[in-house]
Amino acid sequence: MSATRPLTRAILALGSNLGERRGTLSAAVGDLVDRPEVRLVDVSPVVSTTAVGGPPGQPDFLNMVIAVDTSFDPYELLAHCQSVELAHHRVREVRWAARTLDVDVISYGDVVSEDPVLTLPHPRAAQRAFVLYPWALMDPQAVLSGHLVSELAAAAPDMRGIVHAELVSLEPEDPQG
Ligand SMILES: Nc1ncnc2c1ncn2[C@@H]1O[C@H](COP(=O)(O)OP(=O)(O)OP(=O)(O)O)[C@@H](O)[C@H]1O
Ligand SMILES: Nc1nc2c(c(=O)[nH]1)N=C(CO)CN2
Repeated sequence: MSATRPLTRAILALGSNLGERRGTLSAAVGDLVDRPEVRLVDVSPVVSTTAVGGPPGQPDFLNMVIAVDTSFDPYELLAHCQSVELAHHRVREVRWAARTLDVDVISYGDVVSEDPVLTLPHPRAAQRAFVLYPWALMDPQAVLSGHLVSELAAAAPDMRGIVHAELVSLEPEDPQG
């Protein structure tokens, strides 16, 4: 009965670079918090980011993070995130290939784990401006593994590929990306 467990603060990162990206992100946030075990605490701005890794020539991503308080344990939270990815037609084929939706668990309280099924904090988050920058906009005091998230963002190699939130067009998107 996970609904009776104490709540733990978790950070989830969302990304989309296929289809109607903005609509996918907002529907996914709704799906992620549409459970009694998950309460939405905070939402970052949406940022446009150059794809990091994967096949060349991918469309840009829209990325954002949310903070939730959850009574799920870490593995239940991962399974929930993966079910939301599946609901948005995510298909895992090529590593880091374009995707309609990616949801990663960035941190779960202060839990540290090397388990490859769920590594906490997320093993690549501290180098990813596409995670760190929207997180720092949402919470300028946020800390990851003892470092200020805003400082990690400034040092991240992909910081140059990020367009500030206000500059992301508010026009409806062409779903071809
Ligand atoms: N913190 C984490 N958040 C999400 N998945 C994780 C985490 N740690 C380990 N994993 C594992 O990574 C596997 C691959 O995840 P996924 O397909 O989302 O990777 P990716 O988004 O392509 O790349 P990356 O892991 O670099 O973000 C998942 O099946 C999951 O078990
Ligand atoms: N800009 C950007 N690049 C990525 C992203 C992402 O969300 N945004 N996700 C990846 C795998 O999780 C790999 N590369």
